Amino acid sequence: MSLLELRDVSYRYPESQEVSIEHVDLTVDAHALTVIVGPSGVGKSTLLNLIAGYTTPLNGQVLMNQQRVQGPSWQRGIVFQDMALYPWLTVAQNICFGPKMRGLAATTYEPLLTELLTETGLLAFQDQPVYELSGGLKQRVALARACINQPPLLMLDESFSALDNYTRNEMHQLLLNLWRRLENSIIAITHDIDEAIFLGQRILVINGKPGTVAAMLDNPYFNQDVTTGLGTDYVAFRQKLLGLIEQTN
Ligand SMILES: Nc1ncnc2c1ncn2[C@@H]1O[C@H](COP(=O)(O)OP(=O)(O)OP(=O)(O)O)[C@@H](O)[C@H]1O
Repeated sequence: MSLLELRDVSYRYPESQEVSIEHVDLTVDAHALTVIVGPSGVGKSTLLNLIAGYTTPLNGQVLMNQQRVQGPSWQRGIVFQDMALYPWLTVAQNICFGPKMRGLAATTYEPLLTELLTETGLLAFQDQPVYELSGGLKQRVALARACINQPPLLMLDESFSALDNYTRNEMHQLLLNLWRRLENSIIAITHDIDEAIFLGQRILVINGKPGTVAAMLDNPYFNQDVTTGLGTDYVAFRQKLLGLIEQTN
């Protein structure tokens, strides 16, 4: 059974004359990793906002577990590029903010907090205010903060794009570890084609004006180390993906 389903979804911003996305169909299974790619301005973030429930489709339906999405919920967490952390709060306070606001007893989330602090390498920083941390460590806090809610669907909007290559690779591994540990589904937007090929079991290409689904590719190179050289088939797959992103329609 699918976790998330978008049926013929269109959206236009209230203050805009133009439709931003139209006729978008998408199905996401439980424990699946989907990456969204596409040129700037085709509506990738708009799509995540619709799935998150921050906005409502102009036409079509967004369904989670067969229920229509009607507003934001902890079940659909988003990690943004700018992270939106609380700089003066400590690492642990930032991570626990969501469950605390939901009125959950500390005993229900503290075991996971310890696990997440360990998994993300943040244990030694847990009492430090977030403003003192590097960009890479802040991104770890943002990821742990989203994961402590154990959302069945976790979304990342260009979350790693500001990081250097080394830190980004570390975040890829961390994300995959958390995905396996929490057994949730992830949808990640990226502009980086190599990140898309490493992280996406399936890669959704959005293109056009208004943006719509140009392709959904099964990715045979998911979670594979490309530095070992994956041969001509890999190069052809990468070229095909680049072509789909660059095409204008
Ligand atoms: N608040 C808004 N009001 C009006 N139009 C908007 C608003 N936000 C986005 N848009 C428009 O909707 C379209 C899709 O924007 P969106 O940010 O979803 O694209 P994107 O693919 O995520 O772009 P990028 O890769 O640059 O982040 C664009 O044409 C954009 O100008």
